[in-house]
Amino acid sequence: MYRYSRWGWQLKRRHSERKLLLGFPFCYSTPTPPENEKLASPGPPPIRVSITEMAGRGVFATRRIGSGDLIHTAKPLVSHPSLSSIHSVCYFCLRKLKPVTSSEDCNVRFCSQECEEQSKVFVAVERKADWSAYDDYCRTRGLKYPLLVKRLACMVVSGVASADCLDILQPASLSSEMISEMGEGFSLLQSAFMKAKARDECMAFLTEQWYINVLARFRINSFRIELAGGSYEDLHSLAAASVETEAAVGNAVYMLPSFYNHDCDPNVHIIWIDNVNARLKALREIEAGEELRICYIDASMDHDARQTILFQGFGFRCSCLRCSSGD
Ligand SMILES: C[S@@+](CC[C@H](N)C(=O)[O-])C[C@H]1O[C@@H](n2cnc3c(N)ncnc32)[C@H](O)[C@@H]1O
Repeated sequence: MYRYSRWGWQLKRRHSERKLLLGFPFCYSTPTPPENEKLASPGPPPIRVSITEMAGRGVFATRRIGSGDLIHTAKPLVSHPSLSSIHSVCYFCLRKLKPVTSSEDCNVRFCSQECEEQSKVFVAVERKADWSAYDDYCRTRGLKYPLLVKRLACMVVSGVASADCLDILQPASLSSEMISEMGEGFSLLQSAFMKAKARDECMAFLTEQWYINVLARFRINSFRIELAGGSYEDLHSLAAASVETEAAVGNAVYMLPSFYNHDCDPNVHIIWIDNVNARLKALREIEAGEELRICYIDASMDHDARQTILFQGFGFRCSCLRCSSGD
C-alpha cells in the first residue's frame, strides 16, 4: 500500500526506539527554502521522534511551528522510477527530462553529472545483470516495491548501503499468502545476480528472509512520488497523466518521514517540487509538543472508504478526530 503523495493528505524495534529517543542522527537536510517559503528553523528541524499512546512511534514538534513553514526536507534512502517513467525521468533523482527520440530511448538517463556520479557504483552493479525477467514480473503484476528491492540489493552489493539499513522502520504484517507470493520475485532477483556471476561474499545477505523483511518495510513506508513543479507543459501533462494512467514518476522510502503517523485531517503535508527530495510543510499552526501527522491516503474519500483502505493497507483503524466525528 502506498502512501498517497500529494494534495496535503496524503524493528530491531526496541533497540531502534531507544536510539531514536536518544537522538539518532537522521538523514535530514537543513533546507534551502525557495523564495516566499518560510523555514521553520535555521538549524536542525524542530521535531523529535517519541512514542505515542496509540500509534507506536511518532513525530512531535519541539516548538511552535507556523502555518506554511517548511519543517524539514528529506533525501530518500532508496528510490526508483516507475517502469512507465523509466525513460522520461532521471534514473537517480526522478526529475523529469526532455523527451528524446529513437536510439536513446532504451537507455536510462540522468539529469546531471552529479546524479550520474552519485549512482554510478550501484548502477554499475545493476548493469552487469539481465533484469528483463524481473522487470517483466513487476510489469505484468503491476508491482512497484520489488523495483525498490532490486535497487537496494544493487546498493548493498556495491557497498553504498548496508543490508540492514531499513530494519529500524516498522514492517507491515504479512499473511502467509503474501509471503508465498513473494517467493517468485526473490527467485528472479537471486537468479539475475547468479547469472551475472556476482561474488558469493557480496551476496550473503540475499536470502528469502531478507527479501521478505525489506518488502514488508517498503509496503508501509514507501511514498508514491508525484512532482508538483516543473514547467507549464509539465503541469499539463501531469494533469493528463493523472486522468489517463499513472501520475507517479516513481517511489521512494525516507528515514524521518517514515515516522510520521497518519491523520485524515493532517497538520503536515509532504510534497515533491521537481525531484525525489521531499519537503515536509506545516498546514496550520502547530504548538510545541503536538504530534505532527500526514495523511497517507486520499482525504477526499468518505469515512468508510478511508477506514477500509487504512486497515487493509496499513493495518490500523483510524481514530482521528475527523473519523471519530463520523465525517
Ligand atoms: C509509516 S509507519 C508510522 C510510524 C510508526 N508509528 C512507527 O512506529 O514506526 C505507519 C504505521 O504506523 C501506525 N500508525 C500510523 N498512523 C496511525 C494512526 N493514526 N493510528 C494508529 N496507528 C497508526 C500503523 O501501524 C501504520 O502501519
